[in-house]
Amino acid sequence: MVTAKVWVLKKHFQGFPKPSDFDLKKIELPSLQHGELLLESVFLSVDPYMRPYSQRDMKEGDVMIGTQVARIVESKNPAFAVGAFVVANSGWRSHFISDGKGLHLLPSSWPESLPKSLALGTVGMPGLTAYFGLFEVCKMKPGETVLVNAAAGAVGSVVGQLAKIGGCKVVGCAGSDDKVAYLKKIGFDEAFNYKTVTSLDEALSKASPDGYDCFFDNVGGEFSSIAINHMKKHGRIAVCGAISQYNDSVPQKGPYVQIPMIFKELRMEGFIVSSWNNRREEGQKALLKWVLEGKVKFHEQVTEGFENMPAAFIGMLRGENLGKAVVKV
Ligand SMILES: NC(=O)C1=CN([C@@H]2O[C@H](COP(=O)(O)OP(=O)(O)OC[C@H]3O[C@@H](n4cnc5c(N)ncnc54)[C@H](OP(=O)(O)O)[C@@H]3O)[C@@H](O)[C@H]2O)C=CC1
Ligand SMILES: CCCCC/C=C\CC(=O)/C=C/C=C/C=C/[C@@H](O)CCCC(=O)O
Repeated sequence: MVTAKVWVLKKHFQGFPKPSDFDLKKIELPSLQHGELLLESVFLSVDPYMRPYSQRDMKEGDVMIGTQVARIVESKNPAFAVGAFVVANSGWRSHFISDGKGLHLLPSSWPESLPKSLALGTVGMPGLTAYFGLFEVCKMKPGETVLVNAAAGAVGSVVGQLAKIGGCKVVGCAGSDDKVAYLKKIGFDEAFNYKTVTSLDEALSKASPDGYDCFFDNVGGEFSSIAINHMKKHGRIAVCGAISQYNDSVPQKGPYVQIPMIFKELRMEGFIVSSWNNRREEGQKALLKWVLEGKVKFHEQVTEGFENMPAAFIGMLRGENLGKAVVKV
């Protein structure tokens, strides 16, 4: 008999999530039926979407949503061998039983030297978000100027590096001087701390006096309202996330986008990475290749211990992560 630890949503978040909104429980797992496998989480992901999606999709008492890299410890399913690693979407659980549906085996070409946690970050969902958002939504072209916010995070750090690979000038902003230094180190042409600049308008003009062709928006809110005025004619905005708004109890008011969109003939498109699930393999293969060639660098903010899942999640929402926030069990 295996006892799984799980984190449940005790109380729907009101404003910023608090440790007391979560409860750690124990569940006895039954023995395996034919076709099933037992897995143990090795790394778990904490992601911004958990905040708005919990509100929309979960009820109090549900196990927190989320993905993990997990090791198969027992298998009664011939398609999955004991010892193999998969990416699963099984929520905040230390152990779980699966029938194999929806599990993604780590690519067979995954090198021993590479942390398996990258399958939750640069070579996983966030990296794929950068890949499809930049190439398919922004339709970035060589020679263009790309702006990205939350640039030192899981998605943003990949966006900037892919834009450099694609022959663009890249401007990023982030919420600390250490993050800004990191952006310069990984090849961003310009970077600034949006929390300390005296004027966002001036910082955006200074970083690219001619404006921006592409804006990969992870943040929304005030930053985006200002950035839209810095777009070039026929610019493209990929609306990827709106983390500045996820914890709002009262929706923010405009400014509204219509006037700059008309004057500059902009295209603005929201997207969800799972729309490209049918091209997941292509994206992962490209990202893995660039990582192995050293063209895409990565950093991970690793929190130790399953018991620290809520702290890691809250820390990520507060901006305490450089690169991808993960929990190592
Ligand atoms: N559309 C899609 O399919 C997907 C969308 N996303 C979205 O992409 C965005 C980035 O996700 P991800 O890379 O995983 O997360 P990150 O690794 O970037 O972590 C979140 C970061 O957001 C920044 N942040 C937090 N609050 C604010 C705020 N009020 N204003 C500005 N920045 C803030 C912090 O960085 P800082 O120190 O710079 O403030 C923090 O580190 C999110 O909005 C997420 O929802 C992610 C995956 C898929
Ligand atoms: C309800 C309001 C929504 C507002 C926008 C919120 C968030 C955008 C965002 O961050 C979306 C992220 C989507 C992630 C999807 C992940 C799953 O498909 C799990 C993927 C598992 C994997 O294959 O790695």
